[in-house]
Parts: sequence; structure tokens; C-alpha cells
Amino acid sequence: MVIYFAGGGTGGHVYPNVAVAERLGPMLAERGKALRAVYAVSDRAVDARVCEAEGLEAVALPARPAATRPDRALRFAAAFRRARAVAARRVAADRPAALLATGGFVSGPAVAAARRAGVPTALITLDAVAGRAARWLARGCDARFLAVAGAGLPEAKTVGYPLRSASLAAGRDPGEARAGYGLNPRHPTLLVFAGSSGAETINRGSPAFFADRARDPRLRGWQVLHLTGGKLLAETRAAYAAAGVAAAVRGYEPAMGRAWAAADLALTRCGAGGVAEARANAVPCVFLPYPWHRDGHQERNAGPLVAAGGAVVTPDRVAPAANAASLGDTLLPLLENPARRAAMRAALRAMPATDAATALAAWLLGRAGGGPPADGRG
Ligand SMILES: CC(=O)N[C@H]1[C@@H](OP(=O)(O)OP(=O)(O)OC[C@H]2O[C@@H](n3ccc(=O)[nH]c3=O)[C@H](O)[C@@H]2O)O[C@H](CO)[C@@H](O)[C@@H]1O
Repeated sequence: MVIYFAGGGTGGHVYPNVAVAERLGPMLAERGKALRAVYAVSDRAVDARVCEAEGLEAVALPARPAATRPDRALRFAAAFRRARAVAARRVAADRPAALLATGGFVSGPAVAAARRAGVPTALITLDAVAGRAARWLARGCDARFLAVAGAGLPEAKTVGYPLRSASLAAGRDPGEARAGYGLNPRHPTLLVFAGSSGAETINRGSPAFFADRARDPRLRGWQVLHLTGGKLLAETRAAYAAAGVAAAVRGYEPAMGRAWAAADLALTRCGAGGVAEARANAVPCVFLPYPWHRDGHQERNAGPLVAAGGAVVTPDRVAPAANAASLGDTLLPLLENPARRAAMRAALRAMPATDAATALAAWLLGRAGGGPPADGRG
């Protein structure tokens, strides 16, 4: 059975689809059917990298993000039509039984092509704020789901965020995870990363924070696992070395569960995926929201974790020196206080669990006409 999964432009739009396919495969197998998952992604390098690493069958659509400037609107419309035409050709050839979209600018043309071909479509809005594009897209889909209640699509059902197994720390030993990165298995570890693409402000700000406090006894023993997103790899490595901090600096970790398992605390953005993983893995966080979004969705994504007492939010002040100074007020009190970190971890563990991947897989199965399991169970 062919199912289409649309969403791309960043890892945060592809991985939730992988999570749903992971659940749907066994459900179909129980019914004597095999899943062929086809991922409609963007033609950006970041999507190609994720699809290659995950071994996904991908259709790269030449879509572009919606333009806010009027002089770019024509270019957006032309790219939309081109991407829809590519998607339509593939949909006609593959005849998918259903399509799930996670948003991002490739979802629009993919959903449009599927609808014209009569394919049932669903949208999951991952962020705590449904932007203009998500609201527009939602109108064209047969079913609407939310990862976070109150995101601004009143008729949508809240199911939580679909998490793939590779992003879960469960079953991994923290000491072994640290040793796997060449770190001391017994030392406390700060995980630093900025979503799927990395951020120069965090890649520079975190080493600057440690450099400013090179001899501070409160940081004694701490080591860092820093995933740069491929940006400034050599510079970040050199900056930690100059600050005298034991650090494993990597470009990208395909199985984030390993990194979460190694972590006692995380310094990160609050993209929908990062927040959901921090919560599921019960890792306390200092969140630095992406500073250039106008709708404040990253701050809102972090809201439930902050309200539960499992995370704090502090603005990304962009300049490394400014971030190094402000992290002194937010990160330092957590680094030096194991009891507070333990309380934050407990607060995250107490948050209610969801299983969005199963809920979405069940919708796809129902709309695709999966039928009952072969052994007759309902
Ligand atoms: C700058 C920007 O606009 N970011 C948006 C983008 O985030 P983006 O895709 O960057 O971030 P998310 O936090 O949603 O997801 C990142 C994913 O990448 C994974 N990962 C990260 C680093 C690594 O080395 N390996 C790895 O696998 C994480 O485990 C996570 O699953 O889409 C999200 C979902 O709409 C939004 O909330 C974010 O605001």
C-alpha cells in the first residue's frame, strides 16, 4: 500500500512523518499488507541529507516558501505550480491510498496534487501556533490534527507530537552514550544543539559562556556534547578547546536518542521536535527561541514545559558576548544545582504522555481502507 508523507524544508517536518510510517508499517503487516512510504520533501540539501540518512524514498518538489513581499509573490506562485505538477505526475504514477502532511512549504503543492487526484489528506500542525500557511492548508485537507492544543485550528483534534524511536533515549545507558562520543561516562553532560539546521549564535554563544567562566568552580566536571548542524564545526571545536572544556563537537547526529541519553541538561532552540523530544526524554532545558520569527511559535512551543517547571526560556541575544552574559543568569544556576535539575526532570516525567504516531497511523489506515488484522482481531 502506497502512503504519501509530505513535509520538508527542515528535519522537523520530515521526522514526524517517519514516526508515523514506523507505526503504520506493522499495522499494515498485521493485515497482510506492506507499506511503501513515499516522502514528498523540498529540493533543499537538508532534506536530501535526512532522506539519505534515513533511507527514505523521496520525491523532491521544487517548492519555495510563501513570499511576504509582493515582488516575490509571482515567483512563489510559479514555484507552487511547478511543484504541484511534479507531485501530480508522481501521484498519478503511484496512486497513493492517503497522504499525511506535516506543514512546511512543500506540503501545499503535495496536498493540492493529492486532492485533485481524489486522495484523502490529513494535516498535523506541529507548532503551538498555526501560521497563515497552516490555516490555509488545513482548509484543503480532509482531517486536521494538532500537536499542541490551542494552536488556532478550532476544528482540529489534538494528538501530540509524533516521535520516532531513534529520537528516544529509552533503553540507552547514559554512561555508554557519553563514552560513545568520547566523553567521560561519569561526568555531567550539557547537550547543545539548535534544531536540525544549527545556529551560529548558539554555536558561538555556548563556548563563549564557558570561556568567560574558565576557572569557575561551579562548572567543574561539566562536559559538552555540541551538535553544530554542520555550521562552524572546526571553529566550535577550537573554541571549547581554548576554553578548557571537554567537548564532543559533531555536525549532525542521525539518532538523537543517543544524544538525549547522554544529556543531564540541554541548551537548545524550541522547535516543535526539540521540545517534544526534551519532554519525552525528560531532559531539563534552557531554550533559546529562534529570534527572527514574528509569530513567537517557538516560545509558545516551550510554554507547557516551562509551566510544568521542566524548562526555562531566555532570549537569543545573537552576539556571542551577550549570550555568554545572559546564560550566566539562566544556564549557570542549573549547571551548579543538581537538586533543581532533578526536580525539573521529575516535572517533565509527570507531564501526560501522548502517542500521536499511533493516532495518525490509525487515521491513515482507516482512510486507506486497511481492513481488520489478518488474525481477525479488531
Ligand atoms: C528555524 C526554524 O524555522 N525552525 C522551525 C523548524 O525547526 P527544525 O526542523 O529545525 O526543529 P525541530 O525542533 O522541530 O526538529 C528538529 C529535529 O531534528 C533532529 N536533529 C537535530 C540535530 C541533530 O544533530 N540531529 C537530529 O536528528 C531533532 O531530533 C528533531 O527531531 O520546524 C519546526 C516545526 O515546524 C519549528 O518549530 C521551528 O521553528
